[in-house]
Amino acid sequence: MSTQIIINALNTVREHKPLVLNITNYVVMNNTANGLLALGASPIMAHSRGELAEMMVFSGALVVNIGTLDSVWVERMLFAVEQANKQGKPVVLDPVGCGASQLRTHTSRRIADLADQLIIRGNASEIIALAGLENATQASCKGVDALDASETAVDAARYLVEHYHCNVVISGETDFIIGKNSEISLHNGHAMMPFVTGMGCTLSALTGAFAAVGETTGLAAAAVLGVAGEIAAAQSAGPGSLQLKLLDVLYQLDVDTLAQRLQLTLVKIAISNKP
Ligand SMILES: Nc1ncnc2c1ncn2[C@@H]1O[C@H](COP(=O)(O)OP(=O)(O)O)[C@@H](O)[C@H]1O
Ligand SMILES: Cc1ncsc1CCOP(=O)(O)O
Ligand SMILES: [Mg+2]
Repeated sequence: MSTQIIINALNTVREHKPLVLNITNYVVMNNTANGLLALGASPIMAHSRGELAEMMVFSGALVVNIGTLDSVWVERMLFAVEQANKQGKPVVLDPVGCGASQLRTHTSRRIADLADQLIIRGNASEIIALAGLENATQASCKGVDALDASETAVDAARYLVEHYHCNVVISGETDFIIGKNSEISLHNGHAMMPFVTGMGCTLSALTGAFAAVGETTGLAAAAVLGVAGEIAAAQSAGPGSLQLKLLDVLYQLDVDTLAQRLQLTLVKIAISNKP
């Protein structure tokens, strides 16, 4: 069932080429735009208050990535989320470095509070920090032993789902897709992927493409990036070639290969107690 949802979503993205509006960080603008194009979607990177309302009318989703935020950008991000709400469009929040500074943690919570239709995609330590769990002392920048998705991270994600009425993707060695009605784990990907900056940001951007065509759990993007990442890593001598090879694999990925390689576990499904 989940595999078919993923395949249908990928076919829909490639057919409809949704426009994804990204307010994102300077480090990853290029790789995330190229990741969206390789997937079959259409990126626009914009952050001027003077055009965000117009852009949101014809964009299918908004991706807000706080990687290189400042006070001016924060206000534009909040304005953009208001426009997405007005247009009934989904918002993907990538809380880069949440927990590493008060500014990032506070801004992530402001955005999460404001968005009507929200998917949060972060690594384990970002998700733990966003939820405010007391042991979230771990800075979530790369190279500071970012936590693997632990039970703590899954507990934090469950809190966020309840608190912000959203879906949450915890990325890492295992990806967890946590929603109100189901919890899924994905075991694809490759250990080389964290050595490419922007891999998580690319996942958030792809999540926006799938959300734009109605797949708003975050599952399809994590599945596609995980499978594409492991295929690309197998053909790469190191992170330099992986960053480029990933684009080729995203572009060429066929649904049969995706279905064959997918390592997905349905951890929990809430049986609705409504008659
Ligand atoms: N240790 C790992 N083993 C396998 N795949 C990984 C590993 N770490 C990350 N990935 C892959 O990279 C993707 C990006 O995740 P991550 O590195 O957690 O994002 P971020 O860059 O925001 O910290 C994951 O969804 C997964 O596919
Ligand atoms: C290194 C860095 N610094 C600010 S944003 C950024 C990129 C982070 O990208 P990702 O979280 O996908 O690794
Ligand atoms: Mg990240």
